[in-house]
Amino acid sequence: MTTLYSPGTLVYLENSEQGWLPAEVSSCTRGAAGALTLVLRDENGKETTVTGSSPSDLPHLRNPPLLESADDLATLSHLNEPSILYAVETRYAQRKIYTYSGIVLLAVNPFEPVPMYTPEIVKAYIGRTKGELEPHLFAIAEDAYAAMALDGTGQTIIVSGESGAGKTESAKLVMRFIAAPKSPALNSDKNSFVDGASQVEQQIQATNPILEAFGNAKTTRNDNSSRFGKYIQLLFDTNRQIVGARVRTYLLERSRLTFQSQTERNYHIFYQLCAGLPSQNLRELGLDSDYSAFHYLNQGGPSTTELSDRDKFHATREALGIIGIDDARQTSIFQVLAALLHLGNINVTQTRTDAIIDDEDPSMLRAMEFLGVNASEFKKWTIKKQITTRSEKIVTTLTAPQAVGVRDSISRFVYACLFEWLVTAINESLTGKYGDAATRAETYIGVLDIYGFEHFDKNSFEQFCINYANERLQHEFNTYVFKLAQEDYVKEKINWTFIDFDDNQSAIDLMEGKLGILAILDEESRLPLGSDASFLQKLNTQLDKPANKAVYKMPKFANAAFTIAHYALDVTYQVDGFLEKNRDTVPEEHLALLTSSSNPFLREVLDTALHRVGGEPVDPASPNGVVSKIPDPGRAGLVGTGRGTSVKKPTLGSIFKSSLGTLMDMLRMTNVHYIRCLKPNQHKMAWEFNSLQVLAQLRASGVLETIRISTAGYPSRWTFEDFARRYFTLIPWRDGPSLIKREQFKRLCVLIAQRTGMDKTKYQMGETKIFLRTGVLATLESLRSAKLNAVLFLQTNMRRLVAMKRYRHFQRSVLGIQSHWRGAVARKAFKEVRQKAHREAEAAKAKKAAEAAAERERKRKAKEAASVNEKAPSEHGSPGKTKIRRMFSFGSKEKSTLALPDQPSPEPPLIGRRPSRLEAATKRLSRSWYDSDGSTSASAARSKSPNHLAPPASSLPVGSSSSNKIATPIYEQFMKKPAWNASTSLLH
Ligand SMILES: Nc1ncnc2c1ncn2[C@@H]1O[C@H](COP(=O)(O)OP(=O)(O)OP(=O)(O)O)[C@@H](O)[C@H]1O
Repeated sequence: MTTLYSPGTLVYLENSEQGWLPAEVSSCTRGAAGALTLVLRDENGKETTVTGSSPSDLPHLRNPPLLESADDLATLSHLNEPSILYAVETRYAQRKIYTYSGIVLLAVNPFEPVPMYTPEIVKAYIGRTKGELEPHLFAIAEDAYAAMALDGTGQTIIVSGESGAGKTESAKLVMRFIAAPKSPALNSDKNSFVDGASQVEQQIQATNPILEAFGNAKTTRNDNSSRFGKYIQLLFDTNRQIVGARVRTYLLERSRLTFQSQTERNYHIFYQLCAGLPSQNLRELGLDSDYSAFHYLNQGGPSTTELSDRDKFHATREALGIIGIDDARQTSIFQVLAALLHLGNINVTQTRTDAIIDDEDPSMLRAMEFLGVNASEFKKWTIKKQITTRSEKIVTTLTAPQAVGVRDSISRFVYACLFEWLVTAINESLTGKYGDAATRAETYIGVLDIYGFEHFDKNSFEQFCINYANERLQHEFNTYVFKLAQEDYVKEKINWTFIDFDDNQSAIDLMEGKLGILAILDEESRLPLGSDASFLQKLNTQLDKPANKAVYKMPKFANAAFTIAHYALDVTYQVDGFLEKNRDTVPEEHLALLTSSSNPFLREVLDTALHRVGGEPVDPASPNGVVSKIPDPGRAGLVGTGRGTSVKKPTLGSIFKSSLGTLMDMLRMTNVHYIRCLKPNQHKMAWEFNSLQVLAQLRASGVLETIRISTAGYPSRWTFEDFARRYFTLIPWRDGPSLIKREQFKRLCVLIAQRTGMDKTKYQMGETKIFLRTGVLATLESLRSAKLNAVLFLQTNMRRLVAMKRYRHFQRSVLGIQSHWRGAVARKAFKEVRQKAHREAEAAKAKKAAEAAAERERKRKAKEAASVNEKAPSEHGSPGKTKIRRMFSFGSKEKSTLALPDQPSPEPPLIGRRPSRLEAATKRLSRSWYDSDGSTSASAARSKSPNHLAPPASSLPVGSSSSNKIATPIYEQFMKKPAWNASTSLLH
């Protein structure tokens, strides 16, 4: 353990504000009893001392930097809470909102539009396997599609998370991706996702505004919060072509219809109706654009914006039209909605003991007119109650609050029925009236958008149901993850003792068991005198036993409450209102009134919701007598399916339990894919990450629980090839590359394990993979980076040495060439000057001689003339004259010889002559340069490089002042020329 915490080791320190802080071990000492004392320094330089003898007492280890922001948390070597949190946070800071955690995709809400769903990105993910590209919703959707296309197995994508985490947005994106035709063979317009929505996609999209208008509301946590769970099944035929879809909904929050807290609102549709309906229609329905006159709307906060309600109303109407609900039907829907608003305004007063409603109460009259129900009968059964005993029927009066309770329960019931009817209408549009698509469908991909685990200051029946659903989903998840892990061990034939993981079965048993909370609640709800207090008393008597010690607790400081230890955390539920909410069914007398209404639309709504045709019950699984191969994810009725109205009414809890059971059965038949949405802060601020809040969600979403399961086995598993290629550097050089070349990866893995001294209990060799226990990978990574650092150090210095040597050699050569060239140029210039001077001197000398000869001639002629004059008769035949003439002609010959100047001797031709020393040196240098560069043809290299030699002599100034200055072009070329290819590693 000391080695794990050696100085310099990176760890995490627990911090009350940020959850965890990165820190470094600055010293580690072992005490006498074996306990370690660590001094840790955090990022702010603050030192903390920690002492402990077991790993659980000591700080969590940090992963090596390479793994710290890994896109799959399952690859982290140290799988612990802070590592997971740190990885998610780091990636979010890098604007990467998606991260894999094994089979789960974590999606952190960006709270602003991100360019991650563009047509290019959609195209990129089509046909790619998970892990090929960055983590993304589309990768999960494509994975599900590929698995379904392969063997026709049904697929389910479960999208969960707390309110406002982004479930609905994610589910919509996933469905859009799946609804797009993928295979060109199936659809010639393979880009239809990108270029425009397909018809089925349009229909599916049309369901969103409808379900959102009737099932979503503004809450403190989300302005558009879905108040129900939904499962949308996209149906495919044998060609894997989408033929339709089916929607199932779960547990609509009914209480919202009659009560909202000040910061929240009722369902959007009521505000849309008041804002969007023309004033004439509003008058006809007794409504007003100022909805504050209605009790069901004025308890909550203001609308987000009037304009958006009006706009959305038009979108809702348009969508209703797309799914086949014409204007007349739409008017009927609005009439029922108006009736509910008027119901809420019925004035119930109180005499000393009894409730009173005025016969002429305008709200009651209007509501009954729209509902087609007799007003006096309605009034009677709102302020009175009939109890049927074995022998007689007793009618008693109700108090005003009780009468208001009855009034509100009728409103909630009618609204829930209307919602159910809408879902049926949507399904008819998506599958065809007679369930055409459902019969043709061979397989499916379902998307479950379900509320995440909830834990508030005050938790009631709704939270109990939601957390019960999450407990069951978590159980399925654990089983699936664990099963997958174990299947891999079996497939790879490693030694593995199957362990029974301590899962959440006991919490589930506590909630749904024969003598569990739901059973006791139902029993109490059916008793005429049952109350919340008696329910709690029974709970404590029956459940507060040693067998349930771990999951059921009686809180010390709350009287009317009980605590359940959920897999995520302990939640205390206030029993106040449990019975009323669980019963939430209308009195039988009211049910009879409603089902015999004179309003045919209302009768149809109720028949649909109660799964009856013309008052007779039908099988909810195949309401049209249609039998589909596709399993139905739950279609439980709102009330029983018995004959007439005298049926035993199931409670809300039992309805929920039964639909959840059907859903779980279906999930077990499918391949499940998980998307866990995380809300990074409560203020809906873009890119703000609150570590503590995310940590709580990671715990609640079961991500950390999965990690606990994983760490029980071999969380890291690598194929032999991947492992060998990454870690072969840890063994002597002679073995690694040769075994890789021969593809003996398994042998290489064994060698790596032996030579690095891996503890034999910490790894196992499978058939194709090596399985590693938690922490092993981190050790290998640190060994690898130490070795790589040493190699890099050597490489750096070697490269430096070689580069320096070559540079100096080159510098010397360049200087030599330059000085030689300068000398040659100077000599040539000097020679020319000298030759010119010589020629001038010769010319002057010749000129002087010619002048002298001319003078002599002149003088001779003068002399001759003088002597002729003296001896005129003897001019011819005189022997003296002949001699003189001969002498003269000799003199002219001499003169012509002297007049020819000296010619400079021409340079010998270069070809065929031996090169000078200078030329030879230049040639040598250039050859050495290109040879050292690795070029095989010096001449080719020369022709490529215009500056391979010093500039021509003519361009060099004679006597250049810097004789030791390297000619710039060559120097630059040298400097530009990479002496070594930087990417070339000595390792490879
Ligand atoms: N991928 C995303 N990109 C941009 N914004 C998003 C994304 N996902 C969610 N959001 C934002 O977060 C808000 C809440 O998302 P959404 O309604 O999907 O939450 P939810 O988990 O379904 O909540 P609830 O359970 O209350 O219905 C959206 O209105 C949207 O503004």
